[in-house]
Order: sequence, then C-alpha cells, then structure tokens
Amino acid sequence: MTDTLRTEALSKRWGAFQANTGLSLTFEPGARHALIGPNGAGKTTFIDLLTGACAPTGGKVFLGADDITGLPQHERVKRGMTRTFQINTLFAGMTVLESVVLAICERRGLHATWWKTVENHDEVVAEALDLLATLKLANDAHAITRSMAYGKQRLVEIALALATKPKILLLDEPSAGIPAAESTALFEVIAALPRDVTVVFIEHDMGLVFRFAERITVLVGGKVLAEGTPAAIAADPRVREVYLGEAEHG
Ligand SMILES: Nc1ncnc2c1ncn2[C@@H]1O[C@H](COP(=O)(O)OP(=O)(O)OP(=O)(O)O)[C@@H](O)[C@H]1O
Repeated sequence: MTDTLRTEALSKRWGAFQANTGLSLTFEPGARHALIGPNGAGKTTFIDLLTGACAPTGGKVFLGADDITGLPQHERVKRGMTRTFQINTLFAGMTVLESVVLAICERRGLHATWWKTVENHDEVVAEALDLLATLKLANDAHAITRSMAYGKQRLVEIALALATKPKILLLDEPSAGIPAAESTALFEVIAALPRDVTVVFIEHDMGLVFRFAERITVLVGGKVLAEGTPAAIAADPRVREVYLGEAEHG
C-alpha cells in the first residue's frame, strides 16, 4: 500500500522572493489530487520540493512515517515517487520502445547490461509494448523520440514515468502541448492506474481538473487559498474571484 505523502510548513525562498510559504498538505494513498492556481503561484516549486529537485528553506516532507526532506531525488524515485522526465539527450536519439525498455531495465536493476542483452529480455520488451499500447503509442514504437510531434513526446514522458511503476506520480501540466482529444485520452490512462497509485497533478485545463481530480488544492502567491472536493472548490467565492479576476484581465 502506498504511504501518505505529507508536507509540514514547507517553504521555499528564492533570494527575497517567497515562492512557497508554510505549505502543509496531505496526499492520501490513491488520491487524484490537482494543484491549481494562477501563473507563478508556486505549483512547480512545490513539486520540486516534493521530488527533491530543490531543497526547501523551511519545513518538511514525509512519506508515511519517514522524514524524506533530506533525501536525494533518486532515493525518492526508489521509494516510488516519480515525476515525468523531460526527454533528455539520451532518450531523444532513441526509439520510443528503446527508451521505455531502458526505463524498465533501470527499474528492474538491469541497467548494467541492458544494452547488450535487451533483445533477449522478452519480458521487458513485452512490458514496454503493453505500456505503449495503453498510451496509444504502439504504432510509434520504432519512431525516434526526437522526431515525434511535441504532443507525442509528452506521452512518451508519461510512459517513461509509468515504466518506473510509481506509487506516487507527480505530473506537471501533463496536457501542455497535447491536442485536446489526446489529453483526455492521457488523463483516462492516468485515471485507470491502479488505485494504490497516488496521482498529484498540476493542470491549467479546468475541464480536465474538474473531470479527473477528486481533491483540489488552490495555491495563490505561494500559499494555500483553498482545498477541497471539486464541488467545494467550484463553489468557493475566493477561488471564483481569483479565476474571474484572471478572466477579466484576458
Ligand atoms: N530558480 C528560481 N529562481 C528564482 N525564482 C524562481 C525560481 N524558480 C521559480 N521562481 C519563481 O517562483 C515563482 C513561482 O514559480 P512556479 O514555477 O513554482 O509557479 P507555478 O505556479 O508553477 O507557475 P506556472 O503555472 O506559470 O508554471 C515564480 O515567480 C518564479 O519566477
């Protein structure tokens, strides 16, 4: 069972600028939890603090009973906390199938030998092909990632994250750059993940947020403005003001 992910008064300052202030949030096992808020609200910073991509200037992160605040990123990945990888130089020159196979080999501890013996790893290739089929990428298995449309590359990034079999999946704007039909399909895949996978996602598309989130936290100016069910958030006058205020400014 996935442990509860929890932060206690988590804060991040960049020089004089306070990007996150005293964030105490709880993500229950199996949650489908959206982080929303205007540009610059501190959402990505918060995910960076969860994954260990940057260190907090105050507060703590707990996974179950363990204080993981000081753990490096790769240790958090080992504990099942994964975010989408930006396709890096290595993956960019590989085919989609090769990239996903590599990620699966890494998870299975086969990284030292994957490049020699991968053809023999029928099981790994079968798992990779299954994953690609789930993401509707089966026809792109032999495409070079760098040559694919941007939207498809985002799907490959999700495939790479899922290849680690995460217990906690952190997604920063998964639908960015993906055509609407594909982003709905992508969220359907995410929604169909086993219930013991906790999903925390930043998303600007409110249609997707209200369709797929079961809990929503609204950040404004690095602080929690509101948190609750989609119905409660939709009815919250403070939230409406933030979003209506935004709409008035175009
Ligand atoms: N490395 C950094 N150095 C200085 N300031 C930073 C750094 N990273 C982020 N910030 C600032 O922190 C604030 C919050 O940024 P963050 O990316 O977390 O917001 P966000 O809510 O994810 O925004 P968006 O929706 O536009 O992605 C921004 O004003 C940003 O300029």
